[in-house]
Amino acid sequence: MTSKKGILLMNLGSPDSTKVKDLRKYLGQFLMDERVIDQPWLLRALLVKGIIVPFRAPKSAEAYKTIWTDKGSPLIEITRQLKTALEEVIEEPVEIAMRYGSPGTEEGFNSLLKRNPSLEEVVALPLYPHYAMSSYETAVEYAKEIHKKKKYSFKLSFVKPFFDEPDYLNALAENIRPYLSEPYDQVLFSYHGIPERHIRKSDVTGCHCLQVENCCEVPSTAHAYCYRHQVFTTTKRVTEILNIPKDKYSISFQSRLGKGWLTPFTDVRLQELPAEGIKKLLILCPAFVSDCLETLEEINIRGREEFMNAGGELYTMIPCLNVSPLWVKAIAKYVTGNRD
Ligand SMILES: C=CC1=C(C)c2cc3[nH]c(cc4nc(cc5[nH]c(cc1n2)c(C)c5CCC(=O)O)C(CCC(=O)O)=C4C)c(C)c3C=C
Ligand SMILES: [Fe+2]
Ligand SMILES: [Fe+2]
Repeated sequence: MTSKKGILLMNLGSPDSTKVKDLRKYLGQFLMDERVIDQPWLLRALLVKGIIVPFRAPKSAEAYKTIWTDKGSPLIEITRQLKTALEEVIEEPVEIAMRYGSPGTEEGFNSLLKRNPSLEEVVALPLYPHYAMSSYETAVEYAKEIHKKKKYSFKLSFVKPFFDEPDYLNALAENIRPYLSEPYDQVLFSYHGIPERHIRKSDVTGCHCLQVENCCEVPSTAHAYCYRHQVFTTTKRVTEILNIPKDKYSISFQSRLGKGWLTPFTDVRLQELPAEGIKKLLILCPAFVSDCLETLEEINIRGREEFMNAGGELYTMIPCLNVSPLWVKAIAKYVTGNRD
């Protein structure tokens, strides 16, 4: 019997190719999102179309060229592989949708409808472990907007950020474990940065995040939407599972674009660590579940150069979860609601 339910795996998206014109289109769509650059429309348009895109597109095109494969963008190809792996363990049809670029959100819904015109329910999984207005929130709100605009009759629901879910944490821990058997001085958890302003904006109490001392450690309802609290929690839980002592790991934030972003910055820390005696480094990027430009180029190529040029001796990047069997099993639980 055909399932009345469909699963949509949502990810960020990539440019269609490494041509500068495709980078302009992709960056334009991405950065004009009011949840990514949260400035009034006119200022945002001036900034994005007048300054950021013209300068960034050629540089980003060069960066994408270093990671592009014969199947295109690693992020999209890994999301496709995840769909295939998930379909092997669940009965429901699975499709993918990107927030920017293609296949888009509407295309994702239509692909599910094509496979089953009497579809009654779609469960969407934004592939972000942590809540941020520029990642999880924009994916969810945009999908709701399309659902309403197209008057789809199926019910739409979303899997919540899974930063503290045991199956996700366990999959992440097991992905890291083999790397701990070789000598290392420190494990660096490098998370995608966001502006501190976004943390304050997402604070539902209006008076907790980055206002109370040690805000992320002090219990608050704000934590349900606090990216900083959630990345701290993921790190704490995973290091507990793996028995990594406090002096053997640290956190930093990568990929900043502008001023006032979460600190410490990954690129700065990579240049400082060797002088602090950290010469053998393990680095991972748990804000991403699929390897992408920000892991393969920024961390594995540029980050490596920064660390080694500063006197580092060994730099090992731990890949994202990608299609690891424990991760596929965890997703299967989240989208079907079957918990054991
Ligand atoms: C204001 C700018 C940005 C915010 C805020 C931001 C948050 C954010 N992004 C991701 C995940 C990814 N970002 C990726 C690339 C990327 N991110 C930005 C800017 C912001 N991101 C830019 C301009 C780019 C494009 C590349 C570049 O020019 O450097 C990617 C990789 C996409 C790929 O094709 O591989 C991912 C994934 C999260 C999770 C997040 C908030 C937590
Ligand atoms: Fe980003
Ligand atoms: Fe917080």
